[in-house]
Amino acid sequence: MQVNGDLANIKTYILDKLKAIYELSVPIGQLSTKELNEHMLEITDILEREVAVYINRQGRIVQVSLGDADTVDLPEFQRQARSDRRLSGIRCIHTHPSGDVRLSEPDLSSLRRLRFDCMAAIGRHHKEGVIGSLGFFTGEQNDEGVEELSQLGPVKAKVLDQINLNMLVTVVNKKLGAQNLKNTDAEEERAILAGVERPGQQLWTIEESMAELARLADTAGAKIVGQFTQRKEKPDAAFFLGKGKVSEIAMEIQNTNANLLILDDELTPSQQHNLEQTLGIKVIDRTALILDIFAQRARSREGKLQVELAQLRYNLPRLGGQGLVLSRLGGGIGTRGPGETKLEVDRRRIYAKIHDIEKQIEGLKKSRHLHRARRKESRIPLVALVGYTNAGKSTLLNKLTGSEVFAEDKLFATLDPTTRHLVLPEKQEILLTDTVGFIQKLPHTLVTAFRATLEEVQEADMLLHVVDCSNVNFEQQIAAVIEVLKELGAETKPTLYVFNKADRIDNDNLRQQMLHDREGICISARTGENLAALQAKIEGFFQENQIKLTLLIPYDKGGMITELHALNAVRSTEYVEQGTLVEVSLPVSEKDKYLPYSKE
Ligand SMILES: Nc1nc2c(ncn2[C@@H]2O[C@H](COP(=O)(O)OP(=O)(O)OP(=O)(O)O)[C@@H](O)[C@H]2O)c(=O)[nH]1
Ligand SMILES: [Mg+2]
Repeated sequence: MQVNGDLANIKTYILDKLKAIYELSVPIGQLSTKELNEHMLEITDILEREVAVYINRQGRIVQVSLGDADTVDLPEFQRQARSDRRLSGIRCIHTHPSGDVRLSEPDLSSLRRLRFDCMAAIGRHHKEGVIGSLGFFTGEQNDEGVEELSQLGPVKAKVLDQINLNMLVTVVNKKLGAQNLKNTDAEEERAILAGVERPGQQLWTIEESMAELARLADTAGAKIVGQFTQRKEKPDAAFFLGKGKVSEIAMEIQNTNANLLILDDELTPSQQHNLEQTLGIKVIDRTALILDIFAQRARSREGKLQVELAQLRYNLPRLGGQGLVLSRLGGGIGTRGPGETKLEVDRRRIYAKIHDIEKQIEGLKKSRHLHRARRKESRIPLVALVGYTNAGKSTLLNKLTGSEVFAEDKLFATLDPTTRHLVLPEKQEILLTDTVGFIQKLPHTLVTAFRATLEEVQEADMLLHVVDCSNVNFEQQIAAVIEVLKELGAETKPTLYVFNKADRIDNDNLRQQMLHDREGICISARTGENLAALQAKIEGFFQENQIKLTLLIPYDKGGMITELHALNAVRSTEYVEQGTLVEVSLPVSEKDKYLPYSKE
């Protein structure tokens, strides 16, 4: 029989003593025996180290180990399904060399984690002799859903051996069994958040990024029960986090009953798999979390298709030999598709579905192109609201156009672009379009997926970059938005910065600072402050942003000359052999139609 733990430098005669423990047994229903206790304590006295034994309900000793009770890993002891809350059928008795037999935090944590029938610590007391204390599940949960533990002792070890263990186990299991029925299905998602700070690598402090992750998790409907961060030059290849941090989290999972771990950065499929295997709970990353929120929020047919496609592509490399751990662990965040159904987890069916969705998106694209051609025809310039999520884009659109686009104090309130027609005070007409908010670490897969939706941004004649200036990170948010604009090839578009939520700041200096060398304005979409000035600025832009062209219009396109006059665009006219040569000054929004005739 094998003895577990760190056995380096252990003398053979002590090793033999440890092995001899396997010869002992305990009467059914009794915690321990005097003989077993003495045997363990004798070794502890010599080595000043913990000795732990694990006993099954038949009273057979299934494992002996030297060292922390916490580090035990019992091979015989099959880990139960997460949903099975009953006791494991194994109990642990271990020694405390100090003689202080109260159960420590790690003791209680492994009691929870391994769902022992009970856990006892024993030691020697100078007067009382061998004493011990006992911890066990009561079978009840507190209001937070955390299972309660009860402790008995310290008392003489003899007293502990009088407890009827069979009775205890039966009663507790009965209560736990009743809860099993209650808990299945509607199980709430209790999340622990974790992130790694890479010194000198990030624009955002780890606290800021974690706070945002918490908001995302909250938006997705998870309850946050713990948070861990760590400084690390580069993420661990196997676990993303360091081993020590993983153990700390394992302990916290037991203490808080968490069933979900969310990492603030994108995990590789193998890191995700390893963490799930080690911790026994579902593990997702920021990308999966954002995808999940998108899945819940997409409304248009195209939006839904785009999200589902991104989710399927994200999940594909994460399907291990035995299938996604996610799928084994049931539903919730990361498994919800945009439709009624759960996300597909069968590899072959995923391929088929991806193919199918790509075809559908292609079809929708065609009809959108038609739509866009018609819009160009109308010659009304397109202005796109872009900005960080929750900056107030939808609120501004509503305020300016008197519409009621969904706006909410949640991240990613808007997913589908909405376009409204607006006539500005000086009669300039524009189309104003609201778009999905951006976020730092916006996964590349998502930018690609939403490229179609974001075509509105690429097509726009002007961008209104809405900034929540009451957010302390607004500069970083601006930088994050510019990053995404770059990916879309839209960073050089004429942009007006709209510093929104000015009602929340009354410091004039700050207002000046914000604007510094940016073309911008401070407004409040909520109170309406400066909205008239904003409209004037937009209008001014279209009046200013005229483009000068020399056109050669063939004589059979005479109608165009009439149109150009109607636009008040003609600056000079000359008749040459191939047609009319006109110098025009056109609003930028008009140029597309005439570019084919440009001489340049
Ligand atoms: N105090 C204040 N709050 C505002 C202002 N404008 C918007 N908000 C609030 O900010 C929150 C987010 O507003 P939304 O309009 O949904 O923001 P959004 O940019 O469309 O967000 P996403 O669609 O999630 O990208 C809401 O709770 C608004 O009421 C403002 O000028 N002042
Ligand atoms: Mg919005």
